[in-house]
Amino acid sequence: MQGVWTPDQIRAAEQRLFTRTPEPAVMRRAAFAVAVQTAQVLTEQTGGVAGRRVVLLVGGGNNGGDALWAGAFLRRRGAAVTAVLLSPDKAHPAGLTALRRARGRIVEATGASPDTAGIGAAAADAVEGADAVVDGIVGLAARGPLRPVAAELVRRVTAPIVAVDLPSGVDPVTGAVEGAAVQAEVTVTFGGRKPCHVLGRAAVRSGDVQLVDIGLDDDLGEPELRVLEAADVGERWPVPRPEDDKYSQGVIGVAAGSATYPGAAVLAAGAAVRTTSGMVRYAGPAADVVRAHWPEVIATGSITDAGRVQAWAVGPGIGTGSSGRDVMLHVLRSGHPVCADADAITLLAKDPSLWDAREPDAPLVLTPHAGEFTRLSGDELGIDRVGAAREVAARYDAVVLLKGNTTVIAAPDGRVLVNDSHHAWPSTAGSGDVLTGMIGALLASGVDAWEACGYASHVHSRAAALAARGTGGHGVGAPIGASALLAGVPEAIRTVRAAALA
Ligand SMILES: NC(=O)C1=CN([C@@H]2O[C@H](COP(=O)(O)OP(=O)(O)OC[C@H]3O[C@@H](n4cnc5c(N)ncnc54)[C@H](O)[C@@H]3O)[C@@H](O)[C@H]2O)[C@@H](O)CC1
Ligand SMILES: Nc1ncnc2c1ncn2[C@@H]1O[C@H](COP(=O)(O)OP(=O)(O)O)[C@@H](O)[C@H]1O
Ligand SMILES: [K+]
Repeated sequence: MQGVWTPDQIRAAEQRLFTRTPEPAVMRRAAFAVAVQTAQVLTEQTGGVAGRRVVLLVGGGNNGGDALWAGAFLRRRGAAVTAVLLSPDKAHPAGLTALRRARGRIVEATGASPDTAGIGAAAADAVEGADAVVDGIVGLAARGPLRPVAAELVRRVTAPIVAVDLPSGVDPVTGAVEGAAVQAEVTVTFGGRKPCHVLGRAAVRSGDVQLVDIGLDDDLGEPELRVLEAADVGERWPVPRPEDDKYSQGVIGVAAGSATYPGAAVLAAGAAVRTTSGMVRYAGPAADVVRAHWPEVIATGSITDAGRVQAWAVGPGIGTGSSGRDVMLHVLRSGHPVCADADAITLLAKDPSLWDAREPDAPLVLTPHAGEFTRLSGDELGIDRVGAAREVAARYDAVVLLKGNTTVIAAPDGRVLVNDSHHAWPSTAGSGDVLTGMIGALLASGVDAWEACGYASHVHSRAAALAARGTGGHGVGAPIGASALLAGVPEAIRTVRAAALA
């Protein structure tokens, strides 16, 4: 599991670190890592470091200081280094001295012979001719998009960019990208990942995130967000043990679909079949269709005949009328863990009396997309998706899984898991029905509700990527439907289990 800390948490931890290790030493350690990473990018791109042209984009804070020190290290390896100063009066003095001593070149962004965009001739030539660029424009103190001169310089870069701490122009806390921002090849960050490395469009702008240890670990405290790695998921994914039988692995009940929408039932029940080896029961008007697709599912027409289960997955395609309401009453009164999706969420939002049917100790998972989330919360979803999910989770005492390109999973006690899929292949009709069946099956097998959402979400996006990629190799993909995603689930589970065993 990876931790993610806010800039405030990182700064507080740094202050404690500086009582043991002087700040300049910490900065040099950070800058050395930036230099190593830049050298690697140069070698990959051009076959070497000596004689290659590196440009440092240097803002007025310590982020620029890191870039200047990194430039001094790169000079020692024979690179030709030019620092372009965006705020010459505020550029980090010790960093400037180090680069000057190393015989690096220093120019001002808006220096002599400016062009029509106000960029000095020397800065323009350097940026346009660079083999690699180090982005030290702004770091933890970033607010808002790149200012115009920085934006113009970044626009002219064609070389790969190594971002110091974070890609300049993104919001470090929310991950929002509201204007010009750097697109990094690699981001070298220090002490701990920040929210922008894992949230929304900023995660994409960060490129490959390399975390450098600067000795903060013991000072960081509880992370703001957590990200599951493949091995975390594989380690906990339920598989049958020698002593197991079909009941001991958990019986899941699926209440989904209708005569009009039988597909939701087929997808949710199928996802449950592919998630665990436990038993899957289905109850609802699509029983015949479900049976035809999944002979292993015990299907009945009515929820009152469903038989015993250990958890319910409810909602996709059940409708928001009285029969849907009856289904909700039944599952909420059962006292078993419930994963409520789609129409189940709409029903809960529009009929508060349904909450009274809930057994207080039974875990409840809500899996809204943005529209369903708005119905639940009563407010439009803004940029701060983490804060919003946390608030609704606490309000309803439920685990809230907020869907999207970055999935945010908030527990009622404030813990948050983030799953950034790094692609958008799951964005297809019916893929949410698959997720619901997966979460329900994990709940039935006894996995904690917050963790179940994290594991299911991770495997769900992995399954989509595997299905979309086909045999074409990494990055090549073709659009998929939810059935193909569902077919990718077993292979996705195999890959996370392999990571856990490695
Ligand atoms: N605290 C430390 O000593 C350490 C800090 N480190 C580096 O220091 C950075 C933080 O340094 P600072 O606190 O000096 O702040 P920054 O370097 O992040 O910000 C510098 C200045 O940029 C301005 N600014 C904010 N948004 C801007 C925008 N959109 N466009 C242009 N300018 C903008 C801010 O007003 C601020 O004064 C970290 O990101 C990291 O790179 C590392 O060297 C590790 C040790
Ligand atoms: N742009 C995207 N990138 C990655 N995943 C996405 C994207 N859009 C949606 N998803 C995921 O796809 C699923 C869609 O679920 P949902 O909106 O309920 O669709 P449906 O009701 O059609 O099944 C969710 O798991 C969601 O997180
Ligand atoms: K930066």
